[in-house]
Amino acid sequence: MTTDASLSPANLLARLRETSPLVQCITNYVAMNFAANTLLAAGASPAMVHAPEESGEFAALAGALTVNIGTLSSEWVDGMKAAAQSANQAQKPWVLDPVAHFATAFRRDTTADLLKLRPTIIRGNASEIIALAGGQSAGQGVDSGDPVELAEDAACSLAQTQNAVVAVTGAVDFVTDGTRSVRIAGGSPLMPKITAMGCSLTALVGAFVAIAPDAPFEATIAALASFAAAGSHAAPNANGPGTFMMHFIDALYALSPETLNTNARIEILS
Ligand SMILES: Nc1ncnc2c1ncn2[C@@H]1O[C@H](COP(=O)(O)OP(=O)(O)O)[C@@H](O)[C@H]1O
Ligand SMILES: Cc1ncsc1CCOP(=O)(O)O
Ligand SMILES: [Mg+2]
Repeated sequence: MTTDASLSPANLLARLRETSPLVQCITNYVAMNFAANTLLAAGASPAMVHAPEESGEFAALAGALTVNIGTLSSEWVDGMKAAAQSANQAQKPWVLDPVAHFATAFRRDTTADLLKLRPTIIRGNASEIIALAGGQSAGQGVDSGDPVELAEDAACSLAQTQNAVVAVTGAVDFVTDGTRSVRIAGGSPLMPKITAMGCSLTALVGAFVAIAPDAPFEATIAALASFAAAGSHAAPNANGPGTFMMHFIDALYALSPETLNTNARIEILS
């Protein structure tokens, strides 16, 4: 991991709050509201813009783009491709969330096409990352059937073949750029009990990489560490998944760079 203090999670969070980056999110119907509220709570400015008539034009304006394939249709796929192409042309970073990409031919083909457009960062759960690297995963739908440890080698090989940062999330997250890698602990077992937690995290990765486009590895770590800290703070106040959702948004809003600095549980592996 870098020793550049300006790229620490705390400094990146402070910069995010100062600059409130505009983040274009092409995400699924399930996630749209929670992802937008997540970005607002963290201090970024979300815009859910997916129509092919405007997604490319918008991607050139936004600080970063995130693409999530959770609820696909042909029209949305056109919007995703136009946006990713435009982000590349404008040299804006973009993040891919390959939700259940292994489940159907439509998802597999779309994901293969999107990978050709060279995402800066790929964020998925363990089953998604194992399958993306060509392995056999236990996943069936949008939820992971595998532990993160089983996906770490897959993440490293995917990062190298795709020349991208890869984040695998779960009980302890793993982030690699193919050379450097870290684990991030924290959060709460209630997090996978709330739909769109992962999709919203992908949106937040977009916000961090918008303010640090030359440091996608550090930006990804900052986003995951922020989620872990907010999840840890929210859990003691929650009675179950419903109240956790509410407390999680409040905890993300209240998270200070100082608290993130003290609470981040980042293990540098290489
Ligand atoms: N058992 C767990 N304990 C703590 N945090 C978790 C746990 N499972 C998932 N998370 C957190 O929930 C968020 C979403 O991750 P995940 O559930 O893997 O994504 P997805 O919703 O795409 O399957 C991440 O911040 C991750 O660290
Ligand atoms: C339930 C569901 N169905 C299609 S997309 C989606 C949301 C998945 O959200 P996440 O990947 O964050 O759990
Ligand atoms: Mg997911």
